[in-house]
Amino acid sequence: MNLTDVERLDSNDPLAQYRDEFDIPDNTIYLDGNSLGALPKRVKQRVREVTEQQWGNDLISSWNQHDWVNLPQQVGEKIAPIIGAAEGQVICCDSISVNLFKLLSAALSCNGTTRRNKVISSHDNFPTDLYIAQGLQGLLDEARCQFVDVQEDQLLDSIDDSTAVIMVTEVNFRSGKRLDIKSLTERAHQHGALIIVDLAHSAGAMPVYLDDCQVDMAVGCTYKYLNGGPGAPAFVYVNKALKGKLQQPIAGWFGHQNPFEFDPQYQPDSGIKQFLAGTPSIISMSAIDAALELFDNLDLQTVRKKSVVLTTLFDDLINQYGLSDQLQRLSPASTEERGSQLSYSFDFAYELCQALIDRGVIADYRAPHFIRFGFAPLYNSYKDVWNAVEQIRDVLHSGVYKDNRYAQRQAVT
Ligand SMILES: Cc1ncc(COP(=O)(O)O)c(C=O)c1O
Ligand SMILES: Nc1c(O)cccc1C(=O)C[C@H](N)C(=O)O
Repeated sequence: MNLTDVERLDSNDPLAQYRDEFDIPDNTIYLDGNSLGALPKRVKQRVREVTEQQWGNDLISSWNQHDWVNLPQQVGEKIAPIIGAAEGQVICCDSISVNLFKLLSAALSCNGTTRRNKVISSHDNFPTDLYIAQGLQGLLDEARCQFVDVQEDQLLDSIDDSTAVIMVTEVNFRSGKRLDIKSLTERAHQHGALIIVDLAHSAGAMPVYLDDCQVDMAVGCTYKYLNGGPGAPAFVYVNKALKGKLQQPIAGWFGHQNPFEFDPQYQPDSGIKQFLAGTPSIISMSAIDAALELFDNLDLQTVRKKSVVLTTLFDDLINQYGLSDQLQRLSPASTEERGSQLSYSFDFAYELCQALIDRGVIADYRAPHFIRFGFAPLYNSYKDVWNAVEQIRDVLHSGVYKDNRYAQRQAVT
C-alpha cells in the first residue's frame, strides 16, 4: 500500500463530503472519536439559536413554543433507526450509568427470583457498568441480586437458569472486541434471562439490530460516534415486548403520565417516557438533536464498510513498516470481531500517546499499557490513517517518546 493507493481510497469514498460538516483543528489527525466525537458545524449554529433565540428571547414559553418538553422523545426517535429500533422504544436522557441503574433494577424486579438472581457481565466491561451492578447488589440483598463477572469469552456459557440478567457492552472499550449480540440474546432467552446491551462504542459506528435480535434493553451514549458533545445525554431502549412490564426505580416527575398535573401520586407513563426522571438538559439535548441530522439518509452499512477499511489499512501499515514487534495488537485480527477502533499493547503506551499528541495525532491511552486509535468514518480520511502511521513510525524509530516530558501523567486522558 502506498500513498497513491491511499489517495485513491479517499477519492472513491462515498462519505468524503461529511468531513466538511465538522470543525477539526488544522494539523490535527483526530483518532479519538471513540471517546469524544468531533464538533459538527451545525451544532454550533443550533446551540447559538437555542441559547440566544429560544432561551434568551422566548424564555419559559419555549417549553411549548419550541417543544422542549418533547425533546427527549424527539431525539430518541432520531436515534432509533441508528440502533435498529422501531418507534416508541427509545428515549434520550441522563447518562449511561444512571440509565443502567434504571434498567438493571427494573429488569431484576421483573425477572428476578431467589432462584434466578444472577446478573452476569464480563470482567473487562467498562467499569461504570460493573459498578452499577455492584452498587445494586449492595442495595438489594444477595438473594435478589448476585453479581457475577466472567471472562468475555465465557459469557455465553455462563448463562443458565439462574441468570436474571446478562449485561454486556457490544464493543469492548479497551480491546475493541465486538460481541455477538444475537447469539447472547438467543441464549439468554432460551434460559429465561433478560439482556441489557451497552452500545457506547457501537451507535453511529456500525449498524445495530436491536429489534431484529430481540434485545430486551439497551443503553448508549451520544458523545462518541453520534457527536453530541461532552456530557451529551445518553439513551435508553426498551423492547416493546416489555411494555408495561417494567418499573424503573427513579420515579421522577418527567416519567409521570402527566407531569404538569402535579399529582402527588406517582403514576408512571405507560410508554418509554417512564424512563425519564428529571428535567432534560435542553441545551445539550438540542446539540445532539442537530448532530443527529447528519444521520438522516445515511446508510450505516456504508459507514461500517469504511470503518473496516480504515482499521484494516491502519493495521496493515503498522505491519508493513515493521512496527508490530513494538505495537502488539490487542484488538481481534478479524474485522467481523472488532468495532471501529484498534488497540495495541506497548510498554510505553502512555509516552507514545503523548508524543503523538505533540505531533497532532490524537489517540488515547488506557491503563495499564494500551494505546487506542478510534476511527470515525464520517470525518476520518484514509490519508489521516497514512499520516498517523507515518508519525507513529517516526516517533518509534527516533525513540523520542522516551523523553522525560512525555512521562508526566495527567488525570484525564
Ligand atoms: C462502554 C461504556 N459504557 C459507559 C460509559 C460511561 O457512560 P456515562 O459516563 O454516560 O455514564 C463509557 C464511557 O464513558 C463506555 O465506554
Ligand atoms: N465519558 C468520558 C469523560 O466524561 C471523560 C473522559 C473520557 C470519557 C470516555 O468516554 C471514556 C470512554 N468511554 C472510553 O471508552 O474510555
